[in-house]
Amino acid sequence: MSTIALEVQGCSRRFRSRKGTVQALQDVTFQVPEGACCGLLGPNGAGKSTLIRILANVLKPDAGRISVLGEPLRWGKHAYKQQVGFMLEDLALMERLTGREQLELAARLYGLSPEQATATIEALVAPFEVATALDRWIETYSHGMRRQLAFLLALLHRPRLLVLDEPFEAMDAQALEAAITLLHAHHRQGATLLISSHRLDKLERLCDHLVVLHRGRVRFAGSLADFRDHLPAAESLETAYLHWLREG
Ligand SMILES: Nc1ncnc2c1ncn2[C@@H]1O[C@H](COP(=O)(O)OP(=O)(O)OP(=O)(O)O)[C@@H](O)[C@H]1O
Repeated sequence: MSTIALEVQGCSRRFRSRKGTVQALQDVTFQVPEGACCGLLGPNGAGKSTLIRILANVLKPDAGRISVLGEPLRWGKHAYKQQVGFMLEDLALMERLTGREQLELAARLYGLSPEQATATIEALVAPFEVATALDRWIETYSHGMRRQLAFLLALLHRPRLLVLDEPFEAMDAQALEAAITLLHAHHRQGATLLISSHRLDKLERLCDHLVVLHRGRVRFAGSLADFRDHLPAAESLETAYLHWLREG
C-alpha cells in the first residue's frame, strides 16, 4: 500500500474585500502519494497560490483538514519544517543579505554543518546565473536571479516534500534546464514534489500526477496517465489540457 505524502480534505478559503467576496478554494480534496511528482494546474485565479500558501502555513483555511507527511497541519505550527521545502509566490528574500548569506542562513536553520552548507551551496548554484552574483546584496538582483535564488533555497536541505509555486517563471533557457535536471534528480531520490506552473511542457517532463483546479474547485486529481486517457488523441499535456478545459 502506498503512503500519502500530502492529503487535503475539504479545504476552503474565501477572501473578503470592499468589492465583495471571492471563494478562492471550495471543498478542495486530493491526495499526493509519497514519491509522486504532481503538477498543480489551473487557469489564472483558479486558487493554486492560495492552496500553496495554506500548505506552507502562511494562510489559514476557513475549513478543511490537511496532512503533510503523515502529520496534521496545525495553524502556526511547523512540525515538519525540516522535511518540507517551499517556493512561494511571495519570495520573501532578505534584501540586505547577499545571496550566499541568505543560503548560509537557511542552511544553518535547516541544521546543515558549515562544511555541508558550503559544499551544498557550491554544487547547487553552479549551473545558475545567480552563481555569479552570490556576493552581492539580493536587492541588486534581476527578477530571474531572485527566482533562481528562491528556487535553490527551497531545495537546499533536500526536503522529502518540495512544494513550488511557479518555479519556472522568469528563468532563462539555461536555468530552466538546470532546474529540471535538479528536480528530476531530487524526485529520483524519492522526494515528493508538488509544482504549480503554467509551463505545461515542463510539467509534462517531470510529473506523473496532476491536480487541476478551476474556480477554486478540484476538477481532476489523479495520475497523468488517467488524465491522458480522457483525451487519447491529444499529443501533449498542453493540448490535452486545452481540450479538457474547452469541454468543461
Ligand atoms: N488577498 C486576497 N484578497 C482578495 N482576493 C484574493 C486574495 N488572494 C487571492 N485572491 C483571489 O483568490 C482567487 C485565487 O487566487 P490565486 O492567486 O490563488 O490563483 P492562482 O491559481 O494562483 O492564479 P494565477 O495562475 O493567476 O497565479 C483569485 O480570484 C484571486 O483574485
